[in-house]
Amino acid sequence: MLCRNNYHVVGNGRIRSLGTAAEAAQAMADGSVRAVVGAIPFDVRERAALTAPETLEVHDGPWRPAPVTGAPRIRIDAMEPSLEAHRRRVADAVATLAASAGGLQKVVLARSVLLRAEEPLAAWDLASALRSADPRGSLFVTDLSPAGRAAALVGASPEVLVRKVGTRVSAQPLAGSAPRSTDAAVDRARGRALAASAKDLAEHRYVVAAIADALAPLCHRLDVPDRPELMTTPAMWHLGTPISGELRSHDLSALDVALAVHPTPAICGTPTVRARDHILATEGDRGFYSGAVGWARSGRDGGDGEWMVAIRCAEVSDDGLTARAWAGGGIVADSDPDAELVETQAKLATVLRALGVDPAADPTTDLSPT
Ligand SMILES: C=C(O[C@H]1C=CC=C(C(=O)O)[C@@H]1O)C(=O)O
Repeated sequence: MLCRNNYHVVGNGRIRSLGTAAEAAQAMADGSVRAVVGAIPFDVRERAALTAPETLEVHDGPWRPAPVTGAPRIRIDAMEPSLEAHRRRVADAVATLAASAGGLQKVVLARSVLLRAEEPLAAWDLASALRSADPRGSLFVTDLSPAGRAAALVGASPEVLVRKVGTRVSAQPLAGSAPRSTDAAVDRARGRALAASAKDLAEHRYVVAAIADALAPLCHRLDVPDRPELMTTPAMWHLGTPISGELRSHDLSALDVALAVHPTPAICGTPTVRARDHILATEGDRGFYSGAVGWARSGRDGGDGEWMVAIRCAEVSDDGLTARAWAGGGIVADSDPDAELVETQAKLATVLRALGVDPAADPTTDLSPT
């Protein structure tokens, strides 16, 4: 299920699973499947959790679940890596970037928290809690069993990787962040500081440039504003740039376009392959965090669809007893490792608060922004 503030899409049943994102795109191009739903991993060479659904229902308006009652008690079991290890990884990346060694200009490093529930947590209940926390936000819930994982991915991502309606394509890349504050004056000041931050504007430009470069050959018109807008979620301020264009071809699906831009420097880095290799060497396999979740019809059926970047999300095990949530941040040569830790803590709050976990109830230290 993918829910935006004006519509939601539900894929039901499974005609077949598609092994990788490339196989899914090929199956739609050759007409053997008419639509796909599910998740693309961060590393597209890995198994995807994509299926050809029996039915694809597109509903007007957002998903409106019944409020959850009796949510299980959940606690943070482990941080992977530890806060100190993440800080070291960021500091090492800053040193590499500052020396321009290997040509790396930006890399997005992430950490995760392992959560344990006293009673089983239902993935759909987490989605419902995320909905209550931010009734206008986007949401996704997707089964990861097609990739061999006994789990579902649930998230409230604010970032649109690509949306395609007819030949019109759009994206809303985000990069550059500041935690929200409960104090209105402090909150506004943080937004203003973010909009003026040379470091965050530079971090953002890498993403916009990469998406514009990937979309330009596919489009006969592409509008790329030359400065980002400020946008908010309940937990974060972000810099975002609304990009839109008109595709040359009628045959592309939203999955083709998603694969042309993924992984963007919002979740990987610049240049892409060097940043991806740095992430894999530092963090190991990220699975579906920082992949994409969405749906697409085949080009023959118009190719419409939409893919959200899989951030602000958690993988909930099928037994409901464990979940893993992630948060990352873009690192450039003048990033501050302490500020990066605070940023990941603030990003994790989206999922942790929905689960009733106090993000400040961190077993090692209190990084909570005020
Ligand atoms: C990688 C994440 O956020 C991305 C989206 C918005 C802002 C970001 C940043 O400022 O680094 C990241 O690019 C995450 O939430 O895990």
